[in-house]
Amino acid sequence: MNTETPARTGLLPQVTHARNPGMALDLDWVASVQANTSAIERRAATLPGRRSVKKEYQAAWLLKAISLIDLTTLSGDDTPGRVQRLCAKARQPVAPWMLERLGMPGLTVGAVCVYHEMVETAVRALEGTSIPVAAVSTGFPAGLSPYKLRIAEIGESVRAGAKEIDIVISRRHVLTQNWQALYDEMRDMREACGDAHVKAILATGELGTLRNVARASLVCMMGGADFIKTSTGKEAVNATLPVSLTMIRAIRDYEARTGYKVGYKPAGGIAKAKDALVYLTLMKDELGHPWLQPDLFRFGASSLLGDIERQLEHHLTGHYSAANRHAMG
Ligand SMILES: O=C[C@H](O)COP(=O)(O)O
Repeated sequence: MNTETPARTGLLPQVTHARNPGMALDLDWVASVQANTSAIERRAATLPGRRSVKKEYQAAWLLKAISLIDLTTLSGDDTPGRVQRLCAKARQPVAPWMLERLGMPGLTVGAVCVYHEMVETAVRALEGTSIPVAAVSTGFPAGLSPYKLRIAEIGESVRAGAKEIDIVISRRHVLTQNWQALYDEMRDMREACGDAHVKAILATGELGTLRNVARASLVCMMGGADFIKTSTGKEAVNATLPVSLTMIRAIRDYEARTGYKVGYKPAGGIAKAKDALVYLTLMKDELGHPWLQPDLFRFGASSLLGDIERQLEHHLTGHYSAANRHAMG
């Protein structure tokens, strides 16, 4: 099922997994899904306290984290200039001298993530690289514009050059337990994406319970999602460890039943290098090494890269530069 492809980041041989084709909606399976909230919360609470990565390996793990970032700008005041600067950062995520010292020249982020209107600018700015552009489409972030327009927006983003589409699901389908409607929506959106990979944003902070999160995760995977993603970054609560455990376990169950690996993208509020290391350890522990590759794991983050760069500088020089001390406040 797996095919080796040349390394994109140079970190590890990259493996491209077979895409999830989805399956018929299995309502009995959905109904049987439970989530033991207190057990999940107890386990999640232990994660940040553990020394997730040995000190001598931290730089390597931080480089790995860089290769997994969907470097994001999703602001109402985005301009072509801002997107071009973001793309320059995506091409060269940290200072060249650091990458030379760490033996990783040529390292890039996983993707750049922008609103539809910025896709063409990003595609042009990334020409000559293999960094894909991800577009948030389908009436991001609320997903409440007319259905036809949401589907059409996907097509527009694909035509503009997006290779990945981050769709938002209709939260009301989850809140009313209308799994058929959620499944149909996911199916339609997946079809509209064509060859572009589709990430389903659940907006977990608006789904009420972890059981809803688990069930929505499963239905989106049945509908053919290539990735499930926690949040838009605009909800009051975005990526959390309990939600992540819940979604990761749904991915594990789906793989056990179907043989297909679905990717995971925590997004929103992940801004510290140490948090990124906790997530990577979680992925390795719960799902194993395949989920430490860009085709199965991404961080959706606008400011994580800055903190990773500061920590790498500290690792290499023993101190923070004046500019970085200023940035840390
Ligand atoms: O999908 C990505 C998120 O919108 C980024 O959120 P953030 O700005 O909190 O890192």
